[in-house]
Amino acid sequence: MLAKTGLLIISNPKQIAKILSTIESQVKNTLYIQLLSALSDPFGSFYPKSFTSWPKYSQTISKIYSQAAHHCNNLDVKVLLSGIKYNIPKIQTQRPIDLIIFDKPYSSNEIKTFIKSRIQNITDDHKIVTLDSTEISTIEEETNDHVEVFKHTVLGGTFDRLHLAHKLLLSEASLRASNKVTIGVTEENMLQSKTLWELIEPIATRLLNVENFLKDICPELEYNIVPINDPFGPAITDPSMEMIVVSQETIRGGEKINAIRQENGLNELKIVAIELVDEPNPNPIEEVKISSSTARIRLLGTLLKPVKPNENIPHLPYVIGLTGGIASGKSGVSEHLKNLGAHIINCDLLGHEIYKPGKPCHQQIVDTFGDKVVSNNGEINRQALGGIVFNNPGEMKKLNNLVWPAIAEEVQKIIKTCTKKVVVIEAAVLLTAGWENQCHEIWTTVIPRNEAVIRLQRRNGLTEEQANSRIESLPSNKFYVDSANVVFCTLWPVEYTKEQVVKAWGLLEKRMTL
Ligand SMILES: CC(=O)SCCNC(=O)CCNC(=O)[C@H](O)C(C)(C)COP(=O)(O)OP(=O)(O)OC[C@H]1O[C@@H](n2cnc3c(N)ncnc32)[C@H](O)[C@@H]1OP(=O)(O)O
Repeated sequence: MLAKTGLLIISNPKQIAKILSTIESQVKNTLYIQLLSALSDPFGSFYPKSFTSWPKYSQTISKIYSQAAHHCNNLDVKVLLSGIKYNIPKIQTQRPIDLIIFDKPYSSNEIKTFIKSRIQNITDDHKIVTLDSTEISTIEEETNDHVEVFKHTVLGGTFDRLHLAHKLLLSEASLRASNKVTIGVTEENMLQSKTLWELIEPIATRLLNVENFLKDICPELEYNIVPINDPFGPAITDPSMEMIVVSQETIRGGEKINAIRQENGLNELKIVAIELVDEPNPNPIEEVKISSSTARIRLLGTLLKPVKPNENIPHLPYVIGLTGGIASGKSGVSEHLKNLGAHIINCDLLGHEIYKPGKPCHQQIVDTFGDKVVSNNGEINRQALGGIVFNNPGEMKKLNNLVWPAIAEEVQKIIKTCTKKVVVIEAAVLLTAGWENQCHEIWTTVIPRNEAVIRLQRRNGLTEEQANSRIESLPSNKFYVDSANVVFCTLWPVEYTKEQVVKAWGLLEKRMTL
């Protein structure tokens, strides 16, 4: 059985790639890594502890995290810093260790003594693995540039779905700080230009994840973790700060902070730039560096919110409510779902059907909106009706009150006679109509607003202004995402939409057989 939490005691960081490549077959959730000197008495003490030598671990830690990116995709990897920086009696971890992995063989006596005297939080039934690493090496020395330590370091970011590159930045700030680290975490107002920003974790979660990580790797430092609503936060006002950690891409942000500090009569911060960590297998729509955007793209099609059983409707057919903003690509997603075996109910088309001449809604619409919405052939002129109702919430409400009950009735008739296992109700305003109580799950499509405007101009012949005001009259992407179990984004070439749908369908089939 896989261990939940492993602790890798590593004396030879040069072997890290080889070691990490085997770890996922042994550990399921969290892997702590404790660097140990490969000196003759490895268990005597952690090495080294003198003040100025901590930073020399910087490159080693960077290498470990970039190897973890290649080999430990599903593990929460944390390189512990306390044992590097301080003369701590025991290795402390927030999670109890149930597997200890040594990268070379030791006698059973040595191991017993080490575990008893050096590991604080360990399960009673922990297991031990020793690897046979033949090469012995010491920690690589850093250039002089990297050996300075500072009383107070600072960094900022969104820290969505804390990944290895975030961990590297946070580790550098902690490794180089002797007293305090300040971390600015962006608030929602700073997120909206980011890819799939609607999927970014709430700020409370991001703050907590940063805090938990830091308290796990180095609880001895003081952390000041604060929300920021501009790119600078306290970095332009706090005189005690001495160094800022940035990524290669955000060096200019660091320089801007220094320019403002200078204007404010404050000391310049030393700017330490961390190399970007490569994404091991990016596809063409993903970034080549490890990034939260890629993490969010990879969430598309997965179950983002647990499914609550719906006791109001029969278990089968399983009903998916597919909804989403205007021009967000619902019909394309429906088409893929149809090819995978779902029965699709397109409520726009049902809506058009129920006010055909002779149907009850036809007369009601004429009575409500007048002859101006009737074409010469007696059909309802949807363009004319749309012109009245879109942008006029009161008129839209009147139309909805007329047609929604009739559409809902048709939907129920179709579901009752459907022989397929999965039915998809495709409806733009499914949630506003309250039809989620007729569904087992809600799936949604999103598209960035500027793309929706382009689509509406191209497809519906609207002006930019008309497109914008149509979008504004409808719920936001965030509203749909917050209500959905599964999210798709149709921004990229169709094969990527299909990929998301195939993923969602595969996971749905698994859920349905549980
Ligand atoms: C609960 C539901 O979601 S049922 C499905 C939505 N239909 C309705 O609510 C019925 C009322 N709507 C209508 O009768 C027609 O849409 C009209 C007359 C307003 C406009 O007709 P048309 O010009 O032919 O446009 P069409 O029906 O294709 O709708 C245009 C877009 O507006 C959306 N839409 C339709 N009705 C509504 C509505 N009540 N509120 C918000 N959006 C709507 C459509 O889903 C479609 O979105 P898409 O571009 O992403 O595919």
